[in-house]
Amino acid sequence: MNQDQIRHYLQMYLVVGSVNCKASDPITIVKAALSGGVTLVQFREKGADALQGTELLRLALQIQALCRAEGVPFIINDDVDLALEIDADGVHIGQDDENAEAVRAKIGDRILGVSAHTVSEARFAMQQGADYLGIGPIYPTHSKDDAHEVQGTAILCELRENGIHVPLVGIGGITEERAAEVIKAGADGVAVISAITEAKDVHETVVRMKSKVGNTLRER
Ligand SMILES: C=C1C=NC(C(F)(F)F)=NC1=N
Ligand SMILES: [Mg+2]
Repeated sequence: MNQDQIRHYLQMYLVVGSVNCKASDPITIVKAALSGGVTLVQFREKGADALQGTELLRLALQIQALCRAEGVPFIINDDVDLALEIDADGVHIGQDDENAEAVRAKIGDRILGVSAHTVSEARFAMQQGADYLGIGPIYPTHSKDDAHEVQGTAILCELRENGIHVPLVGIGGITEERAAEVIKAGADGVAVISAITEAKDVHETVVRMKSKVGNTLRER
């Protein structure tokens, strides 16, 4: 997939799993987020009481169907086999998952996202065929219990200053108020978990955050 298409998808990127959906259920949240205009959805079912087996498969298929109906790509976190089993649009893997080259061989030209925390990890992931990099945590996050140390937006500037010009999305504690500075620092979009899944009004939060991202991208 070409880089401009990937950059478009990264603008307003929802990362969701049942564990992050406390106020409401995942389907209600994904429907509202899609109506608000999210441009990419990642199914990330991790943590203490994460779903397993057929329950996990059923939820993945339900969210995939909602995304398909809206023409929004649907990506699976970590679980490459599940992604292939349901023909998801791509996968997102971390540094502790299967290496990107091996995953690229399995998924063909589906979307491949890789987490990176340093310039060298970023360079290596791109050489291995990643379509985009997930960079963070930019701010303190409570959505991920094994998060790396908080990096601030400086990591985004550092990557761009070191010639990493591939599609980048920031993740970690990103709220509506912080979205613009993540884009100003060089990200092509924002990946968001609890600011959306725990929002009082999911639809409005996505609408507002997406317009701030879009306006800031145009000003850059
Ligand atoms: C650990 C992760 C890091 N980054 C991303 C994203 F921003 F969406 F690319 N997703 C993850 N699951
Ligand atoms: Mg992982």
